[in-house]
Amino acid sequence: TLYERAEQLPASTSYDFVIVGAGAGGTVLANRLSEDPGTTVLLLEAGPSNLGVTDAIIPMLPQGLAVTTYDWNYTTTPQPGFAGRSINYPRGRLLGGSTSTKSQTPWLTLVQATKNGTAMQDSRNEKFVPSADGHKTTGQYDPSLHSTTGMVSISLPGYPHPFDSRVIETTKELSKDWPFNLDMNSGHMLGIGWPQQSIDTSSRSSGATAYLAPPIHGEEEPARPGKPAFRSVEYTTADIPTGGTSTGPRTVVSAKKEVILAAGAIGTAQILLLSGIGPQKQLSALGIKTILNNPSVGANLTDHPLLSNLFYVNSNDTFDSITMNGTLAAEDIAIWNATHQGPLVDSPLAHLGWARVPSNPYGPDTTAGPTTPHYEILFANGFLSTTTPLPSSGHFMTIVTALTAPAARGSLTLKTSNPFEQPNINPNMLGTDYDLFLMESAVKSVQKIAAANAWKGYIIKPFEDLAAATTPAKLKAYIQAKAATIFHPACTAAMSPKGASWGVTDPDGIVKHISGLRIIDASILPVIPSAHPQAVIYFLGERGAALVKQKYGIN
Ligand SMILES: Cc1cc2nc3c(=O)[nH]c(=O)nc-3n(C[C@H](O)[C@H](O)[C@H](O)COP(=O)(O)OP(=O)(O)OC[C@H]3O[C@@H](n4cnc5c(N)ncnc54)[C@H](O)[C@@H]3O)c2cc1C
Repeated sequence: TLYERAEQLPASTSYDFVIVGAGAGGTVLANRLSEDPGTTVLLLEAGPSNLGVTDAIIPMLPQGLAVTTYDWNYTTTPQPGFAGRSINYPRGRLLGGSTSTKSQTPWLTLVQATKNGTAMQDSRNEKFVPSADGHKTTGQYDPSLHSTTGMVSISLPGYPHPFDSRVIETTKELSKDWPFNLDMNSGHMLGIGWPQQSIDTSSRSSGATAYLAPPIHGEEEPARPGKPAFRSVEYTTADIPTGGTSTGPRTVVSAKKEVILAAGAIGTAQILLLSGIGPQKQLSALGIKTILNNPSVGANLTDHPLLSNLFYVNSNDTFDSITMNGTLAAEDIAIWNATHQGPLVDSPLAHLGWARVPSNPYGPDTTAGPTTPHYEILFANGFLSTTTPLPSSGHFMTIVTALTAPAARGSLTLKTSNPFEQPNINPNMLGTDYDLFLMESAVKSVQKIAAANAWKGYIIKPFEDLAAATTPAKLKAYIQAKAATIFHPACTAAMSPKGASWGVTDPDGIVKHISGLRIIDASILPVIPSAHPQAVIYFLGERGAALVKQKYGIN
């Protein structure tokens, strides 16, 4: 049942589980734990419902949800690796969390974690469905690696385009560096292949559409002696501007079994710190009483830096026509509404590829092994950037480069004890020479791709900033001036082995030295995945739900 105002909630203020945050982790948990009709679950989400939010439904729209009421509108601290720039740091603030949001960046590629070359597709999570145009997908993925019975719909692009054949041609011409990869979810990620996207044939598939679509429908765990117990959550429904304070009514709800935090890498760390779980020095300085002194909370923030490499092209068949022309965009929306076909059925992302640097002069390798990448590239048939303003006319292509195994670690700390104030978010982007070296290598590889015969007669010239990157110093300046984020913050409440003196949770997500509190979201990843993290968090949700059910004997 969906309640949009606190007054609508039934009188009971006690539930078996109170889950905070309805993103990738929280939606899975809420769904799985409420499968048992005898278990009561309250899922608290700060943002509004996803229902009817067009930008959360249509895969490609000119306007994204970034910097809207559906976004937390965070900003980072000045980033030394970005020449001192602060950047926008979008995070979804609606049912589905960041799985429901979209900006003008590649969207929701489901690249799944693999181990020892064995694909780890989860039949509870993945549901492969036909593409929007129903085309034959032989040779575009390996169906034997995929499930068709799970919750999140995944499909291949459904609006083929001549641009695609140039990408495939590139894999033949540059087969040593960029071989064709039939299925990057096979355990061997390297190479270029077709994107598998969380799109339900022609509409987005999010945590909300997949796990909350059906209506959401014991014994109390005793507090362990000597451990502080966290059993209640306080919330307000007042609409509070960032940095404001709430004078509105506050409600306290309690969990008979567990409070489960799933507020994401930013939200969860902030809630822990505000609740007195974190570095004592930081908390005392802000007048917050320390319940558990744990310096690992907020440490280790990790993200994937991204750079949009732009080119002028000799074509008028790019998605720039939609992004620059409101009339055409309206026509395409009408086509999508009427037929669920047309250019809006896909994300802006045409293909993606993964690669390693052959060697690096900066010490230990940061990847999981020889089949995992240092960086990725994403092909887009149009102008795609969060740091360079969209020109008013012209046609473009973008080859995005993003680091998948950065060495830099950042931090999240509180500015004040006001829960409605943004925290200090420092992902420390490109904060090491090694990371800068990886990005430089990625851009050089893009320059090689752009010079290949496959793009002859199509690419006219690189866009101004990239064109100016002609010396090592200018390349560095270009990267530092234009890089941003691919929106994958993680690791702010990292798990560690049971009994370890560092880390925030045990491997089952239970917060160390605290009773009744568990975390299931991107914050508990010990290391950022060398992939897009959405699928990993869904799996974490499935695994977390199974562990909770096992512990309490829930069906
Ligand atoms: C613009 C954008 C594009 C992305 N593209 C991709 C992609 O292409 N592929 C991919 O794999 N991943 C992508 N990601 C990343 C992916 O969405 C996240 O890694 C994933 O959703 C993280 O799951 P989570 O459960 O940790 O957090 P989230 O999904 O962010 O969910 C956290 C939820 O908690 C809520 N919340 C936070 N604080 C509070 C509070 N105090 N009280 C109540 N509720 C709270 C938030 O509103 C949100 O709904 C993208 C992210 C963004 C923002």
